[in-house]
Amino acid sequence: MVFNWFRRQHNDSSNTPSEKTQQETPLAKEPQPEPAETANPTTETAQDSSTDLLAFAKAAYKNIQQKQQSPEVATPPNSEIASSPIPKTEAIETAQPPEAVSTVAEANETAQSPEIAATVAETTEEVAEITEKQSVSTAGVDSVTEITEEQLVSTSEVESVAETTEEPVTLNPELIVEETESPKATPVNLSFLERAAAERQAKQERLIASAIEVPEPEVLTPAVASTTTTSETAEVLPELAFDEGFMWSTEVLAAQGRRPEDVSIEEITWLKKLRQGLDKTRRNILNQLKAIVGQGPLNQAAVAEIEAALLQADVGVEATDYIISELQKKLRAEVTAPEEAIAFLKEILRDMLDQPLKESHKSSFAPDKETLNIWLITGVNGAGKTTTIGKISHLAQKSGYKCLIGAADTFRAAAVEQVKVWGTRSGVEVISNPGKNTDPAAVVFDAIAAAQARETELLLVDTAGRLQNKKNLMDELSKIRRIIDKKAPKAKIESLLVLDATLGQNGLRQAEVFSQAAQLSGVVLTKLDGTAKGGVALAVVQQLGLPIRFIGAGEGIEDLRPFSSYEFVEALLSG
Ligand SMILES: Nc1nc2c(ncn2[C@@H]2O[C@H](COP(=O)(O)OP(=O)(O)OP(=O)(O)O)[C@@H](O)[C@H]2O)c(=O)[nH]1
Repeated sequence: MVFNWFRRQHNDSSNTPSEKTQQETPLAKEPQPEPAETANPTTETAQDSSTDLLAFAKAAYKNIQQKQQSPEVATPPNSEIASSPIPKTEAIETAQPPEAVSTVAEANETAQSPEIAATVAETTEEVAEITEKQSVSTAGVDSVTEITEEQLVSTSEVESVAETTEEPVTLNPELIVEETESPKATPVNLSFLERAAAERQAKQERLIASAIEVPEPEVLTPAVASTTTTSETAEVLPELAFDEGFMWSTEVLAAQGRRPEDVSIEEITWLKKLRQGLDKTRRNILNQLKAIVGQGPLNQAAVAEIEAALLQADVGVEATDYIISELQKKLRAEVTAPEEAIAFLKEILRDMLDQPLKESHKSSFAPDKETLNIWLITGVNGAGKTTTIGKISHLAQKSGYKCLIGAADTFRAAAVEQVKVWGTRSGVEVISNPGKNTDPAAVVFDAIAAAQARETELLLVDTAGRLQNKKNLMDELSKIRRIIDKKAPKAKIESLLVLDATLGQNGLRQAEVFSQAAQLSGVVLTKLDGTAKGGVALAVVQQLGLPIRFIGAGEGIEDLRPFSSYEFVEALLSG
């Protein structure tokens, strides 16, 4: 069964560990004893809990070890395969697997069909404009990309095309599809290295047998492809170590009701990275908080110190005021042990982070299966949009969703190339337009047509972060949004704003502008690794009223996960 990475923390319908989930697990107690603090437990309960935790961690560790040693998931002992460039011949073949050939044709039909174009054109001026542009561009002989039958090797579809025509197969130049290698069946009794070598050999033989010398179609072999590894070869298993970070990560997973056998190395690695990323923020807040809370009822001086700590972590004024007032309700009257006070603070923060979800009555952010989900990814230049798209497409691919990327950041030529690299890495097709100064709405139109033709479940749309001026940018986003609404009225649409956490409060101002143009439904917070402004997550939720959907804590393909308030708060406040 495929592991759904979008729901990885949801053993029930809640976004955070529900009481029910917590009751189901013997380790699910809040507050969880901190690993460091349980080293010398003084009570029986603490001892039991610590023993349980150790047993859980050991079982999880053993399980991961076994998985890593099994031949199916064994990785190459050296990086030869991972770092070897994809031969160009391979890139041609992988760009046109049998399915892609037929679906491209279908998509072209859909995009070019006069009937459909006419029907859609009636609905909106923009659509009419796009359809017109498509036909003008199609007439442009220079831009027509030809793919001869010889290049479409080893596909039954191609053989049937060859039977019916001697003419080259012509693709719609407006609709360019990048497809990466899909896994092929190989003998199971071979090692990973042997299988990879055998696959390469077989491909080369097929190519040699059927190839004649033809100019390489530019569209199918982006320059980057030759230096990019495939998702199959690039995946190197992270190192497994039974260290303090492992213990902490398994504790967090156990508290969410996970079983040892469900714990994967990717999750452990992610949690360790998240905690490490929030190190600076945590040190700032936690040390001060621990020194203050638990000393007795909060007095004026203590309140001021907590406020200062939260503001320095970029929690923002509004969110800080709220946290202080909630803390005071409990701590004003009582003398509370530091652990209990921190546990109470964790609860306040979790509630704040989950508030937008409660209001929207949405319990999960996973894309629906067998439905077209369109996620519009917006944000200013350099916030991490393209990287986020690459990472989400990787998650989607791993979780068994049919995914597609629309490269609608046509303002910056390099952006299209960049998104293609990510498409190659994650094994997801990219719909782009090779022309200069092309209309991004036209790319979105084509991408939706392609998605509908091939029953895509998740279409990720990259957008420009900068135009000549703010008004142009917002007009463009509004237009894209209108096209999506009209061309895919039944699709489940999410509009996500990518925010760079290192900008802290400054990033929030951008959000208001984007919110009007793109009807934002959530935020992706990137670059949480290494910033002391991790508290901005609370400001995002409090000030914008938007839920955080994903968080990024690194530049790698695995360094983004659906947001979990529980994990975030644990990483923020566990010392
Ligand atoms: N450290 C770190 N770097 C990140 C993260 N996400 C993205 N980046 C880096 O931020 C830089 C900008 O990312 P892009 O994805 O190109 O940003 P963009 O918003 O698409 O930018 P434009 O295409 O110029 O609009 C790149 O160097 C990324 O590697 C993250 O979570 N952590």
